[in-house]
Amino acid sequence: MSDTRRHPSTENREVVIRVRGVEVGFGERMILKGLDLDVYRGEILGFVGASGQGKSVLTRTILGLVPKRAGTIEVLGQNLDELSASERRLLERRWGVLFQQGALFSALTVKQNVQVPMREYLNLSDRLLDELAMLKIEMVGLKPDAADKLPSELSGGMIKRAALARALALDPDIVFLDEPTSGLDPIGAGEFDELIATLQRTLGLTVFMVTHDLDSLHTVCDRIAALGDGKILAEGPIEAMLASDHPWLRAYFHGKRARAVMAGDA
Ligand SMILES: Nc1ncnc2c1ncn2[C@@H]1O[C@H](COP(=O)(O)OP(=O)(O)OP(=O)(O)O)[C@@H](O)[C@H]1O
Repeated sequence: MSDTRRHPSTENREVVIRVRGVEVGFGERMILKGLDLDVYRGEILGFVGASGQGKSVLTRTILGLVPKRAGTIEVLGQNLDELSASERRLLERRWGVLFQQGALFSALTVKQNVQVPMREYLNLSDRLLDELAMLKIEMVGLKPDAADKLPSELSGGMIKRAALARALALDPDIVFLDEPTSGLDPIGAGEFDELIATLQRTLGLTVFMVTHDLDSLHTVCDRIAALGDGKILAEGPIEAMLASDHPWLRAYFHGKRARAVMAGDA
């Protein structure tokens, strides 16, 4: 298992996502209870937590898809509550999202899927749109002939790559990945992790990645934040997670599956 992590100090680094005191609930049930989190420019942050704790809810709240009851969220220095509709649109161009199931449009080819955000936000000729889409398709390691295929003709790994190409369509500063390796076999998941690490390095992306994949946490994440009881239980590099004596973190990072990953035979 190759290790692509670096552990740059977070001191003096630009915070690109700043979450403060965020509360989100549905009816009587509070999911996020005053959550604080910083994501630094150029890092791959792995966001973990038991199922149902609210990882997707936080991601969707940052993206403005779920309303919050309290708190502030700043992305690239802009408070999301203070943006006009046009400022908001400009900001949305600077992030890309890969939702859990890939979420490609089933009636569109890979190339057309990649062009959806381009058509929404850019005013370019069809020829340029084709060139740009082919570039993104190549960037994620798909062969050119994948461009004219429908999602139903692709393997799970290819769908993830196509969805990643679409997330990269507008050359974003930040990419949000919701469980990008779920459903992939370990080799496919490892290759996808390598791809994310390579793209992060070459494009200087900031990556916010919700994941249950211990391999990803060990190999590509610079820092990890763990969610529990509506707040961040702990954050730091994998070493800090391994050293934590919080019961959930111990069970997660030192359980049977975790030991198999550390032994390299998972
Ligand atoms: N729109 C909604 N209305 C009501 N409840 C919701 C809504 N969205 C999420 N929830 C609830 O919020 C809780 C957190 O959900 P979320 O999907 O964020 O968990 P998660 O940590 O991402 O879990 P998993 O790891 O299983 O994907 C769940 O109990 C879910 O049922």
